[in-house]
Amino acid sequence: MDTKVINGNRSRPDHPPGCFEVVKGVADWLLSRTDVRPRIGMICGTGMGSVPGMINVRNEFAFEDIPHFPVSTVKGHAGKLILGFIGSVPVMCMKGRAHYYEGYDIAQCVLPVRVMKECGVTHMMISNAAGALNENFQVGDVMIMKDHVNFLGLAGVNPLRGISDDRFGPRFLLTSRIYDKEMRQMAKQAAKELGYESQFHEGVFAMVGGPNFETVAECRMLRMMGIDTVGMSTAHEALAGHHCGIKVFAFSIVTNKCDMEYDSGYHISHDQILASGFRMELMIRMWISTIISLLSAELEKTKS
Ligand SMILES: O=P(O)(O)O[C@H]1O[C@H](CO)[C@@H](O)[C@H]1O
Ligand code: HPA
Repeated sequence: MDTKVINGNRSRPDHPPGCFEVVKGVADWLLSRTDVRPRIGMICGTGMGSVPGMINVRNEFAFEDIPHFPVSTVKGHAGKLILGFIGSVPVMCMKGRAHYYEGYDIAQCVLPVRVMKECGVTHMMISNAAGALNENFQVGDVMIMKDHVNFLGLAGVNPLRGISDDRFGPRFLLTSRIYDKEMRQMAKQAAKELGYESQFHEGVFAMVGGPNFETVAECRMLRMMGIDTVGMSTAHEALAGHHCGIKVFAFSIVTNKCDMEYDSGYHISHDQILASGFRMELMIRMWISTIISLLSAELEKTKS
């Protein structure tokens, strides 16, 4: 059997989706088709479809045309990878994502993050649509993630599972500072400069597997645990990014409240979530471009 030795471990013969050779191959494929050398990676989740509109686009690829890329099957996720500039900052932006509940292996879900790293990305911004558990949050608010509870990861559905390859990062990863403090600070400053402060919070996100929305008992349990928002993405991407040394920033856009009461009659649907996200897009675009202009000074300092 044709096996390959990586760091003393024997890899599976078929090159699994998380393996370095596959990731490097995809990065080389992209870099040979663009002049953009991205520094910021962006993942735009549900309801953030028009946010990439602020990018001065140089190249655009459908996910299905990129080798090994997981293709999104969810409404509102266009499945496009954009390379271009916001101001003078080179960016690589995913318009949509593939989720674990769509049937992918968790390592396949984070392949784009590792590809970003191999393409030169040093800072990442991740968005998700999420339900609010915190009773003080309103639909239309934004929560900057200072931490997460990754229910999938805790149960072993973890992109770091499997053969450990030092070219990505260490076997045992410290995650107590997974969300970059400076980027969170810039995000809060940007919200303040724009006069959005009252709609912005900082808090703890929980990633669940989905695709069902949570039961009342589940919502109550999550809230008792101190969790502020819940969604079906992001934590595994943040983990993969942090693991390979990217500075990670993530936020939830509050698209709905979670149903905490039996027989409340409260209804949550993906279409409502898309509509709530759509209403927030202008605000998010202004906020992100302000964060990026604050970040650009730091990027200049570390230009290669
Ligand atoms: O996390 P994003 O991709 O923003 O999407 C969120 O919105 C969808 C539910 O409407 C789920 O996929 C949930 O994870
Ligand atoms: N639960 C889980 N995922 C979500 C929600 C929610 O209430 N809203 C948007 N994505």
